[in-house]
Amino acid sequence: MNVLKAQALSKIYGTKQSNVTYRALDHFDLEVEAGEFVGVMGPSGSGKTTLLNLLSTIDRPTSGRIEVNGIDPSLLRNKELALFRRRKLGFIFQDFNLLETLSIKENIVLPLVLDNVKVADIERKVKELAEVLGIAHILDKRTYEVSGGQQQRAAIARAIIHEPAIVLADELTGNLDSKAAKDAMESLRRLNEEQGTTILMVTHDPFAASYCRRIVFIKDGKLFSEIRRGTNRQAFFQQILDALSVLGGNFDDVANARQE
Ligand SMILES: Nc1ncnc2c1ncn2[C@@H]1O[C@H](COP(=O)(O)OP(=O)(O)OP(=O)(O)O)[C@@H](O)[C@H]1O
Repeated sequence: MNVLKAQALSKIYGTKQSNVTYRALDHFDLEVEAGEFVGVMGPSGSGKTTLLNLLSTIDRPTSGRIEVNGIDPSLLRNKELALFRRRKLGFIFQDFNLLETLSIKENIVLPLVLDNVKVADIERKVKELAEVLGIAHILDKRTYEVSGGQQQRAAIARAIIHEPAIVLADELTGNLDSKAAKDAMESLRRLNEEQGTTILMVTHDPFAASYCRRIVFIKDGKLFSEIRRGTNRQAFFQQILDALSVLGGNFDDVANARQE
């Protein structure tokens, strides 16, 4: 089953009046099946953030169509769109985006509280997820009392606690050291494999990308190539480095890639 379908997505920035326009996405197609873990990689300026902004309904395409679980968000009115975003999508950001005034637990349960879910159900879900993510012992702490890696795992819990159709992640390991990045990616792998969470992740980091099961490479706003992981993650890591060197562009991070 298709969870996400993007058809011929184009985004042109600028206005005709100003005569300066830039085609950041050019007839980009992408389909994500339920239970997939997909990475999006590409050189700086290739259109990754633009794609994520369109998929997350923060911005609208100039042309083309998006469907999430068969719903085209462009047809929704403001209030429906806000609900759609809250219920169908989960977000993980580079800088965690946790609320400092709340505890880790209060941050995680926010999507359920907003939806008036019963307290007993909230307690059960947060307990289950915190166990999987290894953050059960820090639930009552404030965000500034825990490490970046723990904050990011709390952010992962918040992104999936309401069981969205798809989780959209943007450079989620960008602010993490190697150990914390590994823990975060292992957590996502478990959630994907054991709970069937569907994930789409934009990343510059070949190590993080090696946890995905499929990677699409984007260049100049177009789909450039696609690779799928076999059984061996280490071999996939090497395949990713090779694909990035073919992709070219100013992908400086290949040389500095986190090592296996
Ligand atoms: N609001 C905007 N107005 C005009 N041009 C824009 C705007 N946002 C992005 N662009 C341009 O669109 C192109 C794609 O940008 P985008 O941010 O999607 O790339 P990216 O692949 O995410 O890059 P990076 O890896 O550096 O974050 C770039 O050339 C960028 O300069």
